[in-house]
Amino acid sequence: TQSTRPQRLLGAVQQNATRGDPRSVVKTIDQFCKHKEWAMNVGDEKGCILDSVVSELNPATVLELGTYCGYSTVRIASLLPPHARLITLEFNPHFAAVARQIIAWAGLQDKVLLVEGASGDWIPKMKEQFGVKTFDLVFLDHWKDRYLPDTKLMEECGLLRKGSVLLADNVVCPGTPDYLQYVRNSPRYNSQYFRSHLEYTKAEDGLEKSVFLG
Ligand SMILES: O=C(NCCCCc1cc2cnccc2s1)c1cc(-c2ccc(F)cc2)cc(O)c1O
Ligand SMILES: [Mg+2]
Repeated sequence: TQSTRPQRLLGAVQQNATRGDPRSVVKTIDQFCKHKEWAMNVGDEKGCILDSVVSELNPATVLELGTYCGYSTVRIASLLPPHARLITLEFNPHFAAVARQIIAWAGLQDKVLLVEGASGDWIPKMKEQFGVKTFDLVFLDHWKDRYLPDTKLMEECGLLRKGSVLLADNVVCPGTPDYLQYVRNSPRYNSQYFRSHLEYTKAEDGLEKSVFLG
């Protein structure tokens, strides 16, 4: 059977990246996507902004919505302190299977819990299923029309505390207009736009960092 793009990306990692070395996994994926096939990883330019937000925050509990092949999962998890945990949700079982192998190749499987399913189903179950109190950081990178409803759902489920940070990918391309309008106009958030480019292209895109004020 024909291989899929995620499978070809996994093959590149297994052939070129060093086991247990997250930086080499990240570099291999970026090389693959620049020179072989585009893929919807956050990429290196926005990835550096992601890295700086994670490093500054030093979060203990992180939620990622949208794993895909695990590129941003590896970037985030490689920066977490020893006992910190990252829960990442992926809807597509095939993407999840590839991501598990890429996260394991990077040696980060002990810091990462990959959960398969839809955000709207799992967010209300986070506390009871995984013993989560609140998230210090949420990276939104899933269906663009789910950023706003899922943010409201996290508020309602008491998963955000004063100082929790939401970092949203693709707020320009493909775009999340209703989410942007909400976080930029709500008195409950301090929001900041980090201008960048769509991964591996010259098109404009950016990350929106929004601090929940409680
Ligand atoms: O769709 C994108 N990402 C979402 C995949 C959604 C799957 C999931 C839904 C879901 C629901 N619940 C839990 C987990 C999950 S995972 C995406 C698309 C582009 C793009 C594509 C074409 C283009 F021309 C220009 C940009 C760039 C990006 O950086 C992206 O992130
Ligand atoms: Mg994205």
